[in-house]
Amino acid sequence: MIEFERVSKVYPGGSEAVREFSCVVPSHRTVVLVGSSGSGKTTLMRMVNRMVDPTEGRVLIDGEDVRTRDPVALRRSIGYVLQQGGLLPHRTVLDNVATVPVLIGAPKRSARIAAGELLERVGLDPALGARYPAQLSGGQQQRVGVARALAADPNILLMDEPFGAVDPIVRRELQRELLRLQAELGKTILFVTHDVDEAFLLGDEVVVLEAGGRIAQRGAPAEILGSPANAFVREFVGAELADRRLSVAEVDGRRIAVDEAGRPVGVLAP
Ligand SMILES: Nc1ncnc2c1ncn2[C@@H]1O[C@H](COP(=O)(O)OP(=O)(O)OP(=O)(O)O)[C@@H](O)[C@H]1O
Repeated sequence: MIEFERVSKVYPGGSEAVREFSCVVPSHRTVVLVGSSGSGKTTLMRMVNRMVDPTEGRVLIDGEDVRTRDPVALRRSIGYVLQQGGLLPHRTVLDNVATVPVLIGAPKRSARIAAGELLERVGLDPALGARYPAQLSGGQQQRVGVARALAADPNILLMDEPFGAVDPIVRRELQRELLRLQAELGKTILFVTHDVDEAFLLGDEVVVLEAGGRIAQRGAPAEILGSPANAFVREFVGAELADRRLSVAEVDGRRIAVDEAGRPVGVLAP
C-alpha cells in the first residue's frame, strides 16, 4: 500500500507543483493519476521512489515513511516504467531486463534465464533478447520496459505515461496486455497519464488532478463519468459527450448513431 499524507512540493525557484495531496493506493490495485500537463502527476509519482522528496507531508509504503529508506535500495525495490522506455542503449534487451536482479545479487546466468521468461510474459519473442533497444519498435521497447520493471518482482509498479509515445493501435494492445498481466500478478500500480480513456480502462480508482496537484475528483471510473464533481471534471472526462442527444441514421444498410449536427459517432450493433 502507498499512502500520500498531505504532501506538497515547491521546487527551488518557487514553482508549486503539488499542494496538500492525500491519497491511498491500496495493495494489488491500480490507481491512475490523470490530469493535464503540469498538474503535478510526475512529481507525485517520483515522491514514491524518492526521486523527489516532498517539501511537506509524507509518503508511506506499507506504513513506513520512504524517507527512512535508502533511495537507491528503495528504487531497486520498485518497478518504474517511463514513456521512453529508459532502456540502456549499449546493453542487449536481455541484459537490460536482468540489470536490477544482478545488481541486487542474482547470479548472471539465472537472471538472464528469468529475463527471457519475462520477455515471453510481456508478449515478446525471447529471441529479441539478443538485440539492442534501438533494434526494436517503440511498442516492443515499451514491453521491454515493463519486463525490466517486473524483473526484481517488486510489489509496486510506477508507470509514468508508459504508452504515451506509441501509436493508438499499439497503445491499445499494450493496455490490454497490462490488464492481463495485472490480473495474473496483482501488483500495486500507480499509473500516470493525461489520457482519460486510458485512465478509465486501467484504473480501479482514478484521481483527476487540477493544476497544483489538487484533486478535482477521485473514484471508480463509472462514478466519475456518472457524476462528475464539477465543471472541470465534466469537461476533462468529456462527460458532455455522454449527454449529447443521438439519433439513428441508416447508411448502406448499417445503422449509424449521429449527433444533433448529423455527425457520425458510432455504429449500432446489429
Ligand atoms: N525540477 C523541477 N524544477 C522546477 N519546477 C519543476 C520541476 N519539475 C516540475 N516542475 C514544475 O512543477 C509542475 C508540475 O510538474 P509535473 O512534471 O509534476 O507535472 P505533470 O502533471 O507530470 O506534467 P506532464 O504531464 O507535462 O509531464 C510544473 O509546473 C513544472 O513546471
